[in-house]
Amino acid sequence: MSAEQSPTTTITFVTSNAKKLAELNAILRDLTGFQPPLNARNIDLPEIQGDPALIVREKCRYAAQIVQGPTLVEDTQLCFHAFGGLPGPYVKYFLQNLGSAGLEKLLMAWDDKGATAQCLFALANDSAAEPLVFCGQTPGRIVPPRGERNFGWDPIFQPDGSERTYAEMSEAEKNAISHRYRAAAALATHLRNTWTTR
Ligand SMILES: O=P(O)(O)OP(=O)(O)OP(=O)(O)OC[C@H]1O[C@@H](n2cnc3c(O)ncnc32)[C@H](O)[C@@H]1O
Ligand SMILES: [Mg+2]
Repeated sequence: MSAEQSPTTTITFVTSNAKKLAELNAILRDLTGFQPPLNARNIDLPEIQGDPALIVREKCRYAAQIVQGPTLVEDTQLCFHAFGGLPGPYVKYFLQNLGSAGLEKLLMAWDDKGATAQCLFALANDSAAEPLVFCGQTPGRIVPPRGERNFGWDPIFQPDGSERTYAEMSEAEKNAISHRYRAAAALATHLRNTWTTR
């Protein structure tokens, strides 16, 4: 890459989740062809209740006050169609208390096992700016746990069109179709002016 093409804007990605960071770095490397200039900060940010876009925007405003510069945050939801979208943004607390096997059992009495995996990034240049939101969704269904890869609810989420759960896929396979990939692709399109993309 020539000096002209080098990305200059460093963005601080604030997350308490090392697996999110690893996936985002890999996805952005694939999308842009270079090591993304992401500076990671491990902070567990407060999360308000409500609409996912509102949650991620408020997370971003809070993070930007700490970072005092270009700030990126992410919030992920797992939405059961039979439950009107719940647990949605609250999936972390369901997972902590029930595990992914217990989460799958919640749907036992329901015929509709459909679910949507959703990822929202929020980006702001500083704490005064209105955060921009980038969304990605992957439709699928909830199945009894299968697979070795150990990331959250990956063992119980089987994307539509696949015979395998996220946890049975290689990192590259998941990153080619995931909710996070789709949201990161929208983010990378926006960053094209500051980060040269292929
Ligand atoms: O600090 P932040 O970025 O908020 O990280 P977090 O782990 O608290 O993440 P969320 O608030 O977005 O909660 C989402 C929950 O879903 C899990 N999760 C996130 N992305 C996932 C993915 O791609 N596959 C499986 N589980 C995922 C994650 O471990 C959490 O339990
Ligand atoms: Mg969180």
